[in-house]
Amino acid sequence: MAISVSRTPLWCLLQQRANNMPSLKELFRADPQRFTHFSASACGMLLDYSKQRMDTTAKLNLLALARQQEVESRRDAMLRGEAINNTENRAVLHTVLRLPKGEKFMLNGENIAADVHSVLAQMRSFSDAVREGRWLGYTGKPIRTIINIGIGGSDLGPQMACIALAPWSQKNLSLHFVSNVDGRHVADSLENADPETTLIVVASKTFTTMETLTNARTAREWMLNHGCPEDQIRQHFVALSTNVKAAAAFGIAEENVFPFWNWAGGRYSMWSAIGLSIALYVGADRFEEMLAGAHEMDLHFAQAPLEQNLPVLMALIGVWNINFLGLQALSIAPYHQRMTRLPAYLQQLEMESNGKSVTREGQRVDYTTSPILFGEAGTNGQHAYFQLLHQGATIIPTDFIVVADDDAGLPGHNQALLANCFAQSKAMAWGKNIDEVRAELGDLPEKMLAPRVFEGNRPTSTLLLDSLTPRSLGALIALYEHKVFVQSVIWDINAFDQWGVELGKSLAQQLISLDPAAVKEEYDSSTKGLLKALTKRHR
Ligand SMILES: O=P(O)(O)OC[C@H]1O[C@](O)(CO)[C@@H](O)[C@@H]1O
Repeated sequence: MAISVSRTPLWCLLQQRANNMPSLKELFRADPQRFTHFSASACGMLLDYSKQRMDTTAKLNLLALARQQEVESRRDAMLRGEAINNTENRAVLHTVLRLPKGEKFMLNGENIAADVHSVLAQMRSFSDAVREGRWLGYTGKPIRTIINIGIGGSDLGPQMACIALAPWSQKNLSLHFVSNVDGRHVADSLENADPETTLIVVASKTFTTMETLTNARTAREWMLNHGCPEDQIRQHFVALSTNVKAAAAFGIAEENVFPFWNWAGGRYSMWSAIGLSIALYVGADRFEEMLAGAHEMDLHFAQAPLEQNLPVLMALIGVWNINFLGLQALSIAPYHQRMTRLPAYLQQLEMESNGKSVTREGQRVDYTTSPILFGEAGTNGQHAYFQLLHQGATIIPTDFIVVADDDAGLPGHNQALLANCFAQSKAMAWGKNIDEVRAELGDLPEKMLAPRVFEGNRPTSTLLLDSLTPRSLGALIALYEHKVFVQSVIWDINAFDQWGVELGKSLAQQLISLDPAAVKEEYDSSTKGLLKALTKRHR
């Protein structure tokens, strides 16, 4: 039985250090150059982690922990294409999806980088045809509406990226994302769409996902009911999948299937054919710029020394907060309106990847793993959940993500946005003590002063991007992907399977009839009671 990382001397040393960690005020007082010592830059972004409650000793020991857990060799194994997804015996090669044209990558005797570029060429030719009005619907009109039907990794990535990159979008194309099996979702999107000019993109790695297939069937019926002849469905439906056979069986013409491969995990797949909606919306050039930005981060991750390696540093900060300071959650606050879906995207990336409780050898972990991640674009979050971040009894670290460039160009807005962002991390770090409150308000009774006190000492990081472009977005997402991987190595878990979603899926299949007559005796009384109550209401 492998020894748990939490039983290693280094882990104990880190715990001792955390127990005696000075406050942020003391840390800044002790090191006037703290910003310089606790910040790093790469790929057009700066990471300021000086407001994390970490000193140099802790940082050095965390780096030693990364080495002890063999982060470098495990990273290299992933990048080499070893089957590190051990429960599915698969390689994990989303990095190959962003290799520049002409580079080779051999897996099982095949140059898979060439396959990647051949699908990219297929995506380019199709997206160009749609964008240039050459791809025609069943009445000969060009496509004007694109509906991406997918869920999880087949929805969140393209959706997040299309919102972020909207300035590059083609203005005569509207784009919708349908994910929920709730019929209201697909109905709302179809209601305003014109079948003659609508393209349905069915995105599903497995092509077996109940939500996606149910929505795709409804969309197909809608198209046929509006007069699209069967043999013209090919002009309105394309599929993005590793399961080309199932897509064809669904009725999607084989030449309309954009394939990808099992070595690209669902939540790591927006760089593959799953990114078709991005290419349709902003163009193949922009999509490829996004891949280039991610590739730049891949090179940084592969080559930079651990002490300056942004994904490694961010992973270690997370491990420090979660495992040693006992701070279990992470709030993501992008100060950029177009990054509004980033928190949802990262929620899947982090929580589906590292929401695990057994090691790669199948032993129950005796430490905490993935953060509970949530967030909202700033400044909206400030007027919602930030109250708890400032004064709640639970301390929640925050990643602030902020962009220097002002592409909106409206007087006063960007200044106010950036000032708010910097003010929040300042308030969280330094707080406001009772003497300061008293100096402001006078000698009021304690019960009036105490609610106005901010304890401070709440850890945050700030990621400052030069600008939000396809390239920088690619780099930012790759940064978080690698961060998640490094954490999984430290926690000794497999970040690339997701067995936790399977049980609910199969139970839903068992209950699908919702028929109380089909209720099995062994069902619990709550499930039986709910089914009966539902039947009464349906009558
Ligand atoms: O692309 P598919 O196969 O439809 O799966 C959708 C999503 O379902 C999951 O398998 C489980 O939620 C995700 O990992 C994936 O992104």
